[in-house]
Amino acid sequence: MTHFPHTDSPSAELKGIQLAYPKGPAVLNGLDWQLLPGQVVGLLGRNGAGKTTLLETLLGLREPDAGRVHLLGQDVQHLDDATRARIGYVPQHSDLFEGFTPAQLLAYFKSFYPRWNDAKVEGLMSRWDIRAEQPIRKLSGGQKQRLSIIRALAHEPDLLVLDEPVASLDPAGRRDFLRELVGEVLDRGATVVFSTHILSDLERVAFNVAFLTQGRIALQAPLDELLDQVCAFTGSVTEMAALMARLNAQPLKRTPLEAGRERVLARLPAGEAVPGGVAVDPVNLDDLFAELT
Ligand SMILES: Nc1ncnc2c1ncn2[C@@H]1O[C@H](COP(=O)(O)OP(=O)(O)OP(=O)(O)O)[C@@H](O)[C@H]1O
Repeated sequence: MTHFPHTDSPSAELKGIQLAYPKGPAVLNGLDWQLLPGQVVGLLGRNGAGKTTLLETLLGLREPDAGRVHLLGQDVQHLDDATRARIGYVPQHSDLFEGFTPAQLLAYFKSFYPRWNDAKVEGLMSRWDIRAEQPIRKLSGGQKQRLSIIRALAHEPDLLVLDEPVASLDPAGRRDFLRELVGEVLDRGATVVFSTHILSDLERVAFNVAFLTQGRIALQAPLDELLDQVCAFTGSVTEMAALMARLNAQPLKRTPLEAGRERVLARLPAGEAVPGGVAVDPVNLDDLFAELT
């Protein structure tokens, strides 16, 4: 896979985001987040962690109580039309017009965008088996979701935000969808962020994963790096403190055990191996999700 240099300015930058719903606790609590050109980021978090709230805040659809959001270098509340056209969004619940046919819907959206890739639309419509002239209300849930994705890919956004895009897709549909997302990044160095619960999908591609917990992004890194670098150590609290210092490791989660012992999930510096004689458990993505969200 081609890696784009991550030196460009961020496609999305959130700083100090604070957001609570009326009478509710903070959903986003001092959250900082950066998405760079050329990144495909899977946003992970438990039900109710605030993924939808975060993606809506990123897009300027919700105003935070504090903090600021910049998209493609502009304040999200003051995006000009040209910048707005560079952003694509697939919401969790389809906003398609049920009375339209796919052809009518796509023609309608095409009129808003300076860029529109007809060949891509035609290719995806035929590959994903969506008939252009059938009323949208007669499509299945998965077909509607595919149409929503086609609509968002058609104008070739530089920043594409998808909220649970694969929820009603079958495994073949999910594979195809992921291939398209990666294609977007490889072809154009776009930024793609999507929330998901389906961890196995993330393991297919060298995605970045971001863990949302307690109102913040607890960790974001390329998944393959995390799987190489994160391990679980068990020992007495003093042994663990000494070990973390010796390995220059970053503790991510400490779980107290009986008799003054603890389990520490920690990230080792790149290229650092665990010395012989130290008891260590490797972790997989399921473990990371369970421990970090
Ligand atoms: N419009 C709203 N008014 C009040 N509370 C809300 C509203 N929308 C969401 N919440 C609350 O905010 C929290 C975060 O919800 P959100 O939908 O952002 O989470 P999520 O991570 O997307 O969840 P899921 O994985 O279940 O889709 C939840 O506790 C939810 O009940």
